[in-house]
Amino acid sequence: MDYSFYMFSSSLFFFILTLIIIKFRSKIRTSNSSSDEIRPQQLPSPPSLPIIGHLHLLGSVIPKSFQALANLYGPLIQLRLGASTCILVSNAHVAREVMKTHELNFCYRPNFGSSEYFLYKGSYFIAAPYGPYWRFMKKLCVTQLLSSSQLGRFMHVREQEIKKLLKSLMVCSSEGRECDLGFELTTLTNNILCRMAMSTTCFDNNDDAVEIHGLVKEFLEVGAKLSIGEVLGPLGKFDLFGYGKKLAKVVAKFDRILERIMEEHEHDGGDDEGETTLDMMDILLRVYRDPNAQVKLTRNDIKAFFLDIFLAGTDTSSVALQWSMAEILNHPIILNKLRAEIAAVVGSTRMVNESDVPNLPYLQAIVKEVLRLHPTAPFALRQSAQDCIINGYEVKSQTRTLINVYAIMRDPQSWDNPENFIPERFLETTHNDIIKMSVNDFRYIPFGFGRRGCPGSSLALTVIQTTIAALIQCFDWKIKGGDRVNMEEGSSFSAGLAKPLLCYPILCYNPF
Ligand code: HEM
Repeated sequence: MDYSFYMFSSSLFFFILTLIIIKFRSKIRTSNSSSDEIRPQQLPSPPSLPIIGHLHLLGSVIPKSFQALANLYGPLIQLRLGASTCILVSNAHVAREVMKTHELNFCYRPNFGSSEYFLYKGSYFIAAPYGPYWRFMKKLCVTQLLSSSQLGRFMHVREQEIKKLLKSLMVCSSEGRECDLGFELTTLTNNILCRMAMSTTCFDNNDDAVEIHGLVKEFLEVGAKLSIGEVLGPLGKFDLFGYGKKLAKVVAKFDRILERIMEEHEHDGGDDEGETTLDMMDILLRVYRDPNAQVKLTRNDIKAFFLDIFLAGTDTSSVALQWSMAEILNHPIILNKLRAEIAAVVGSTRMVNESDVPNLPYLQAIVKEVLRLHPTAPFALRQSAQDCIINGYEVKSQTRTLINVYAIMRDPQSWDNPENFIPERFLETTHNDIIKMSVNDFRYIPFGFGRRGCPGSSLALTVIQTTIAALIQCFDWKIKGGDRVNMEEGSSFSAGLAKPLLCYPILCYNPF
């Protein structure tokens, strides 16, 4: 047999083999789609290494690394990160199955080993299992603590804080000095949340808000390092690097501040001053004292709730504001269009405010598009309670489930030009009205979905939209060190910019 005949026959063999495999696979696929419930398959998973599992496949920007894995292995895969196993959901179809079809089964959050160092063990709301305590707290959030009437009562606080931000930027402007927008915007979101939560702020001489933010930042940093213990499995329990003790110290400091603020509230009897002045602490203390409350809240429950909302609400909102400014500054046409919209609706004699936002559809579209491209909570973390079938695969009870919101909102199957910043995609072509996306549209889920969805979304959107409008109405902007903001993504928990956002604000409208 000569060589060319050998090549031909082996090629023919592989050609026939490939045809058989394709045929066989498509048969499996057809049979799966018709009998998902009967013959569940094992979840697909990339090839892994001993001990470290899939850790070597991850880069510094985790949502992006997971998106790349999903592109290769599918929208539902299993990953092993050292000793920790999870499943990864990466498209709208599978997200719907997890968050809607099997909503109650996935209404739980994973419990991380590091929680044993938490002073408020058993009190955390975000990590609480789906049960009476979580249901009670969620109802309180929706009907009182973060309700639209409570947000309305604190509108003056948000206005004052935005004005304070503008004044600080005006000082930079008059001195021709650069400002670190990240720092300024985090101060803003932290002050707003502190004042709405417990009427405390770094306004004047009160340093509580500054200290609280420092502790929350430290908590996130040390907590992230401690979560490496998850990857170490049983070894994690030994707290080899001392992060557990550090975390305990941070929470103890937070506890002392909160206990003092709580006592001040009890002493002042804020409760008696009427509904209009009640902050979140007053409302929670009222429930704490209520002998008929459905769930008896403890002092730790209250303090843990505040730690939760500072962790969930400060950096997420600030980072979304930074991405908004970065995208707007890199797109001068969009900036000019936004400024023209504000001028047309607000005029040139007063400052834009919250009540203008419903009349500013382009502003709303910009913020929507920012949260699509740069979701500041890139994963929704859930856990299953029982075995179930998702997308034809068997998912066991207690499975940690990461819904990659970042990948879902950049999925080319769902979005045209998904990597480009195009606010117009959220505007109706005829009247330029904002397109209201259905809550059941799983292509767009920056705030998660359903019972476990984000209760702070209205507050976050209000703050982001009004602040962006004020920053664009009052200032021209020059980027430090070039014409474009560096859009590299960082590795932080809230998926912020890799480099600080340094700009020169140039005053173009003085609202004072
Ligand atoms: C741009 C800002 C924000 C983004 C992108 C964001 C996003 C998210 C996401 C994706 C979740 C998980 C949802 C799920 O599992 O389905 C979540 C949960 C949560 N968020 Fe937000 N959030 C933001 C701001 C806030 C603010 C301002 C607060 C409070 C003042 C807040 C409080 C919470 C709480 C308490 C939870 C846990 C809810 C539960 O487990 O039932 N968030 N958020």
